Order: sequence, then C-alpha cells, then structure tokens
Amino acid sequence: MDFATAPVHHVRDALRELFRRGVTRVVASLPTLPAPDLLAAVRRLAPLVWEGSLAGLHLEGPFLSRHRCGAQSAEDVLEPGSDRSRRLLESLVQAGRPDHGGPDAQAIVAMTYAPELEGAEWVERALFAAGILPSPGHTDATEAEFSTALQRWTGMQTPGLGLGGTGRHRLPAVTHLFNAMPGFHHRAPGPVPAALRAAARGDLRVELVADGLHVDPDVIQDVLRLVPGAVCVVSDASAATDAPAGTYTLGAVAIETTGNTGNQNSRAPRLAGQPTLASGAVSLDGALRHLLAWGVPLELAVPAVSTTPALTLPSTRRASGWVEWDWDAENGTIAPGPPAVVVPPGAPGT
Ligand SMILES: CC(=O)N[C@@H]1[C@@H](O)[C@H](O)[C@@H](COP(=O)(O)O)O[C@@H]1O
Repeated sequence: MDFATAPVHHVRDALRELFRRGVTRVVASLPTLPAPDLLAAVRRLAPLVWEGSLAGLHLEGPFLSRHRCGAQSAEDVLEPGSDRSRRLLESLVQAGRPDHGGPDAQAIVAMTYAPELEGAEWVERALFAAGILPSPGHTDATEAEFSTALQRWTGMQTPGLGLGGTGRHRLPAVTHLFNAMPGFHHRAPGPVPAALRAAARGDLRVELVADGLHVDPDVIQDVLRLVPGAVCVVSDASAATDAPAGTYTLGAVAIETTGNTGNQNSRAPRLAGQPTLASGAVSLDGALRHLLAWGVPLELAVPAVSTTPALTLPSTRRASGWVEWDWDAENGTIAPGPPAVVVPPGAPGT
C-alpha cells in the first residue's frame, strides 16, 4: 500500500494490519511527488491525522538535493528559493492545518529537506512557525553547511519545538542517517559526525533504518551506544516492504522487490531495474526483531522503536499504550507474529 497514491480505505486496511502486529502509532511518509499530487495526498490523509488514525504526515521532499535523491523522484525535486516553491509550501501548511486548533494540530509533523540549498533558511523558518519539524536529509551538505543549518535553527524555535529543551522536547530528527547523504571521510567529514555531535548535545535526533541492509548492524549498534537517547528507528517502509515479489509504486516512481527468496539482500525494495535501495526491507516490528537478534539490549532497542521516535510528535499524540511481546528473555528474542497483549492508551500503567 502506497500512502501517496492509495485510496483512504486501503490506508485504513494497512493501518489495521500494522496495529495487529503491535505498531501503535504510524507516521505516513509521502515521497517527492509532482506538486499537485503532493498537495492532493496531504488533503486526502490529513483528516486521518485529525481523527487520530495516523500520528502525522512526513513529507520526504520536495526540497531535496538533486545529487542525493536516492529513490525519490528527481524530476519533482524543487529549489526552495523560487516563488513556486514558496506557494507550494504555504499550500501544504494550509492543507495540514485543521479549521480549529493550534500548531499542535498540524497534520504534517516533519519535512525532509536539504539544508545546503539556497532558500533552505526560508523553508526552516516556515516549518518551525507552522509547528513542523525540519528534517535534514537527502542532502549533499558538507559538515560546515550542516552545522550552519543547526545554528540557524537556534533563533527559530517556537515553544515546545526546537533545540536545547528537556529530554522530552520535540526536536528535529535527521532523515535516515547515513542513507542519501555523503559518507564520512577524514578530510571531508560530511553531515554524519556533525549530526552525531548535535545528537550527543541533545540538540537533534537521528533516524536509522534497521533492516540490516541500509546500515551495517555494527554501525547501528555503535550509534545506539554513542547517542542512545537520540535514536529513532524507522521502517522507511513502502508498498514493497515485507511484500511478495513484484513491482510497486513509491509515489511517482516504480520500485520492485524479489520477495523472500532466502537471500536477505534480494529482499530490499529497489528502484525498478536499478540497484538503488528504495525503502526499508522490514516494518517496525521486524526492525525490533533485528535489533534484538544483533544483541542490542532490550533497554536500548525498545525505546529506539517506541518512546524516542514518539518524541518527534506533538505531545498530544504521544500516548500510545503499551505492547507486550512474547519474548524469550534467555535468548533476547521476540517471537514472530502478533504481540501477546496490546494495552490501549489510558489503561493502568500506560
Ligand atoms: C524512501 C527513500 O527515499 N528511501 C531511501 C532511498 O531513497 C535511498 O536510495 C536508500 C539508500 O541510500 P544510500 O544508497 O545512500 O545508502 O535509503 C532509503 O531507502
């Protein structure tokens, strides 16, 4: 099911399946699309956020680096500085805002953008003002460009949103750290070390795709040890995630998966006919199983898939109940299949 193009009743079916597996809050990511389609998708899905079915919308673009599109539609990437881009962002913010309610009611919770682009500062200002977190990602930024963007944010915070708050503050998160950005080089460090330093200071959170294919499991564990409270494990899922072999859509682009052939590498969705990774290979319950199988202690793994990512949501959308899994304490693994008990929000102890 492709959030960007599916009718609302298919979205509801997919959410029911995720909730059955123990996922309690879902942020729908919309990829870079032709501007009218993106606006239409926000208009279609925002009511699901207002009614509480979705926890929010994340727009992955369209203000991305043309050099780091990855699986995002390069044709639909826009320069943030143009009048057309300004009008589009204003319309998106408007489409995500309900008739009643403050910035906390905005359906869009985050937008991925490349902070080195000309006009990025305007995007950041507009997003913060609307209660939307700017998420650096799909970026070709140098370390200096990335750090400059973080400094710019300092003057743009609104109450409860921005840098340097308490541990439960709503902070921006880097969109899938390591993927779709320059890697670390000792003479050209790129955004990764700057992001990790900011995360260690408590000024930023970092998303990781923990499917065993996007980032080496040892690197995931290193990041969890370095900045344990800042890691948001995300599925980066698409219609092709956990799906049978076939061709699917990710908004405007065709992607494919070879399904579960027993060779884990073949299971990652890729751009059709190309080697480019296109989305996560497992949904969030699968990511938790991976973390535990790699030996990540339960007390690091569980917050990274639950309470830490929840902190990127407005506080009114964080209470998510509690899920008890059939887990094998001796082997540190959880049993496949649905959780043993899903305790609804508001129940004693949640
Ligand atoms: C939805 C989305 O955009 N997902 C990105 C994809 O675009 C990128 O190609 C891939 C690998 O990036 P990498 O080759 O830089 O590691 O990571 C994520 O799957």
